[in-house]
Amino acid sequence: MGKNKRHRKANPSKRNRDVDNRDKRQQGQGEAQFDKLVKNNAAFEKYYQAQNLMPSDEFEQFLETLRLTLPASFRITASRRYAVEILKVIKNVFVPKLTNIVYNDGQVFKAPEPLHWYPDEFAWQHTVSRNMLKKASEFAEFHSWLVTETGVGNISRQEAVSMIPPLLLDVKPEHWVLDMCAAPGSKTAQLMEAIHANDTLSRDIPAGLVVANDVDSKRAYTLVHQTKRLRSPCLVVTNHEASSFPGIYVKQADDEKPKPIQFDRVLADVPCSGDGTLRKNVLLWKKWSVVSGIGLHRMQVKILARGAQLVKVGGRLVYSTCSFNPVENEAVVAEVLRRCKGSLRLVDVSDQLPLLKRAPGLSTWKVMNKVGKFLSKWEDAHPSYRGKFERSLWPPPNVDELHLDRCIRVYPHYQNTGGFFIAVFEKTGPITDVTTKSDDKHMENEKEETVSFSGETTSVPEDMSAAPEEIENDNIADYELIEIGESDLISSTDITDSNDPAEIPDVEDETLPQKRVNADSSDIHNKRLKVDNIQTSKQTEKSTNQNDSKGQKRGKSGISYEEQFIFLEPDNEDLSVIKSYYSLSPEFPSHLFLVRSENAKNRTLYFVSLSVRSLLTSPDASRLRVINTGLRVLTKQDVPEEVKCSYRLHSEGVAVIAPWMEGEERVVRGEMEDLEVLLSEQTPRFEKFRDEMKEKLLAIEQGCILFIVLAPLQASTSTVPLPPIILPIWRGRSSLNLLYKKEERHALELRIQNYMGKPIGNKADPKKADDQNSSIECKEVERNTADEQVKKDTVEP
Ligand SMILES: C[S@@+](CC[C@H](N)C(=O)[O-])C[C@H]1O[C@@H](n2cnc3c(N)ncnc32)[C@H](O)[C@@H]1O
Repeated sequence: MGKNKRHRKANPSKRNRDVDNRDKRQQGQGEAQFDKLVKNNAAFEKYYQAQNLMPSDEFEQFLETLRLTLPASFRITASRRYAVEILKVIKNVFVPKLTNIVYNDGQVFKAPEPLHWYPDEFAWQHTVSRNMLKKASEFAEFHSWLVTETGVGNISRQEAVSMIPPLLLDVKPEHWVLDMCAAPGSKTAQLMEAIHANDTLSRDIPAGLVVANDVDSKRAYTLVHQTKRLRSPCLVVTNHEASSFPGIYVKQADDEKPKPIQFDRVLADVPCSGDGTLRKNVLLWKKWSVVSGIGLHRMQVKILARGAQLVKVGGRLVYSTCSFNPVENEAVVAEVLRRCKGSLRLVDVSDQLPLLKRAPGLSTWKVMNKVGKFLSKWEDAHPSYRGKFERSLWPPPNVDELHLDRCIRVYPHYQNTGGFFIAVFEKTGPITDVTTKSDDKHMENEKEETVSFSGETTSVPEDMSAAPEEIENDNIADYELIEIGESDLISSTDITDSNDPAEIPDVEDETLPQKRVNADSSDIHNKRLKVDNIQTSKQTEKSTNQNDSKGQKRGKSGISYEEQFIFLEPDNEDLSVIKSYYSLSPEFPSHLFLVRSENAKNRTLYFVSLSVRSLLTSPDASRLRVINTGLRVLTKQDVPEEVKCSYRLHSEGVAVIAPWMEGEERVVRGEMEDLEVLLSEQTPRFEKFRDEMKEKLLAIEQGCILFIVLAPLQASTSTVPLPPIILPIWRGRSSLNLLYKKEERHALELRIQNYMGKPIGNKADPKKADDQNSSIECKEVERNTADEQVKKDTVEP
C-alpha cells in the first residue's frame, strides 16, 4: 500500500475521504518501512528448498506468502458466559460495519472473517493493520471493543496457527494439564478454556487444573498477568526449567497415596528459531541462519523427553514449534521416540480439525552447516567441530517405523497464516527414565545427564550459548542468533509482541510483589495450614534466578518470588464472620481459601480448586516454585463501625462465591433499568433507581452486596439472551458503587449498549457523562480504583 492512500466506503455514494492526514501519514510510514525491509535470505531458501517440504512448484508461493503481512487474529473465550453474545456482536455489528471499506486505489479491506477450521466460529481473522486499526476512524469502534473485551478476558489476540496445539491436546475439564513453556500464555488461556468448558453458574468447580510453567521469571509474571483475566481457581503458575520440572509426590485422587505427579495432558510448546513467524518478525529475514535450529535441538529434546515422563500412561503429549526446521521438529520427535523405547507413539490426528489444511511430517531431511554445506551424516562434520552436532540431528536408521508423517506441518500459503509444526503423542507404557547418555552416542554432547522419573536432576544442561555450532566461519551474529532462540524465544503468540499499552490492559495486579498495597494488620489469625514455598537448597536445576542478600529468590527482573500460600482452617474466625454475613451455605468449601503470607499481613482471600489444593499441600510442595495461584474472592476493607463484615466481594471471584450465597440478606435483585442507572455514573444515589429498587436498598444494611439482574429476552441487536449479570456493589449510606475496575466497567457498559442497541442512561457521549458525574455527584471522588471509591463512599457525610 502506498504512502498517500486514502480510504473510503465501497459504496460510491458514501465515499468516505475524511480519514485525517496524520493517520494516513503514520499508516503510510509504517507500511513503507515494512516494505523497505529485505525479505530474502539465500541460506534460508537454499536450506528449505533442499528439505523438499512441498512440491517444487509450490515453493515460490510459500516464499511469496512469507513476505506478506500477517493478518491479525483473535479468539473468543469459549468458556465465558458471554461467548455467544460476543460472537453475535462480531457478526451483527462489526462485520456489516467493516464490510467494503476500500482505499481509493480500489484496494478493499475485507470484513473480519472466521477461521473456517476453528470450532464454532470462535476464532476470527482480519487484515486491518495495527496502525490503521488504532488510527483510522472507521475502525475506532472495533479497536476499542477489541481492547476492552481483551482486557476482561472475553477475547484473546493470538496468531491463528498458535491455536492448533491446544485444540489437538484434547483437554477435558477433569484433566491435570502441564504447559511446560507457557509464557506469555496464549495457549495456556486455551487450555484453561477447555478446563472450564462445562462451567455453568453452578457450584461445580472443574476437577482439573493447569500448571503453567516458564523458566524465565519475568515472562512467568507476564503469564500471570495474562491469565488473571480468565479468573480461574484451577491455575498454578510455576517457574522451572521444563526439562527438570520437579516430580513431586501428590495425591491426585482422594483414595490414593501420594505418588509422583502425572499429568493427563502435557503441552511442550518449546522455544524455537521461529522462522514460522517471519511474516511478523520481519527482522528474522536478515538474521536467519541454520545455526539457531541446530543450537536449540538439544534443549528441545530434553524438554520433550521430560514431558514424556510427566504424562500419564494413556495420556496425551503435544510438541509444537513455530519453526519449519526439521532439526527442531521431526529430528526432536524421532530422538524422543527413540529414548522412550516404545512407550510413546505418534497419534494420527488426520481426522481432527478436518478443515485445517496441513502437510505430513518429513521422513527425511538434511543437515546443513553454517557455511552452507550439507552434511549427510555426523561423521561428515569437521572432526574439530563434531562435538557441536548432536547425532540426533540426522534422520535415524529406523525413521520409516516412526510414522513421522503423522506430524503436522502448516505452511503460510495454505490458509494465509504463519507456519507451525505439531506432533501429538500418546504414552503407551511407563517410562522409568530418559537417560540421555546413549549406548550408540546418539546425543554426543550429553555425557552424564540423567533425568530420573521423580524429577531429580543430577546434572543440568549447560548454557545454550555454548551450544553446538560449526565455528569454521565463526562470527558473533550467529551466537546472537542462538541467544534469540533462547531468551527472546520467538513465540507465535501476539501477546508479547505488543508493547502497546493500549493493547495490554493495565490490570491492577497483586501478583506483582513490587506493586503490592500495604495491607493493614491482618485479622486472619490462628490456625493456618502453611505451605512453605521457598525453594529448597537441594534444587539443582539451572535457573535464571539468583538469591538476593536476604536469601530471597529473585528473578532476572529483580522480582521476588511469592513465598508462601497458607490455607485457612475452616473454623477460622474471619471465615465464620464472612460465612454468616454473606449467608454462605454450610457446604461451602472453606478449606479452599488461602492467603499469602507477607509478614502475616493479608487483606485478600484467594480461592483455589480442590486439585490445586492437593498440589499445594502435597508432602513436597516446597519443591514447586509457585509464582501465582488462586482467585481473589474477598478483600479486606477499612469500613465504618456499623458495617459488620470488613471483607468485600472481589469482582475476580464473584462468580465462584455467588452460587453459595443461600440467603438473600446481602443480595439485591434489580432490572436492566437499575443497571443502566448504576452504570450511568460513578456513585448513583438511591433516589435515582426505580422505587422498588430504592426500597430494597434502604432495607439492606450498609456494606457489600451482590446485585443480580436478569436481562430481558428481547433486545434490538441480539437474539441471544444475556446470562444473569452478577455484580459486587458497595451499598454506601445513600449511594451505590460498582466494585469494578475501570476496564471491567467499560466492557460491561459496551456489552449492555450493544445488547440494548442504545447508549446507557445519559452516556451518549461517555466523556460528557463522566464530566457530569464528577461535577454533580462525586466532586471529590476521583475515577480511581474500586477500593478507593469504597473508602470514600463509606465516609460519605
Ligand atoms: C514459544 S514460547 C511459548 C509460547 C507460549 N506457549 C504461548 O503460547 O504463549 C517459549 C517459552 O519457553 C520458555 N522457555 C525457554 N526455555 C525454557 C525451558 N528450558 N524451560 C521452560 N521454559 C522455557 C521461554 O521463556 C518462552 O516463554
